[in-house]
Amino acid sequence: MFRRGTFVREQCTPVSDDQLQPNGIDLTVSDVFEQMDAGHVGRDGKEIGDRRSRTPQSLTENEAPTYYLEPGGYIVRYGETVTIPDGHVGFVYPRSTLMRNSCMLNTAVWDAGYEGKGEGLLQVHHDIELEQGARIAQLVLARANHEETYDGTYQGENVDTK
Ligand SMILES: O=c1ccn([C@H]2C[C@H](O)[C@@H](COP(=O)(O)OP(=O)(O)OP(=O)(O)O)O2)c(=O)[nH]1
Repeated sequence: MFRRGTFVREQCTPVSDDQLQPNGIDLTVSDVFEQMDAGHVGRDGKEIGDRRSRTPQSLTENEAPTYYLEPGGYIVRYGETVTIPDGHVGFVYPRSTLMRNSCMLNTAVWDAGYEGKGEGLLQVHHDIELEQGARIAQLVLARANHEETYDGTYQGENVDTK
């Protein structure tokens, strides 16, 4: 069973009232990266290929820093530190407005015990403008049985940033 938004809120920081949804919490875009080099997924090890940070732009004096993205695949980093509590599993879905604008977020499983500012794959099928800090995704939590908790290489990632 999926938990209510107010429960999910307790597992995320920082969050404001406008991020609270009935069934989850909206996550914001903090950083956008373009992958430059090949990564490696081996039978034992793994490696993330080199990336280049996209710089948000303000085209007018009053405009908030905005990512102007052309079609392609991007890695986005969310602005909230998320903790997946024991007895739960997390899933992230795109905000529907993103999808209705021909963009999609692909995400993997968020394990019990994970803590960090996670990342997702943003597919851009038509030019889009994303303000840095805008809500682009929604985290939901479901109750789940598990033996152990997450203790992998991404544990604690990006928690000291911003
Ligand atoms: O879309 C996602 C899905 C998961 N995570 C976080 C939470 C999850 O607990 C962690 C590790 O995910 P996973 O176990 O799938 O990664 P892995 O490639 O198997 O790494 P490891 O070997 O550390 O388990 O990354 C994200 O940031 N984005």
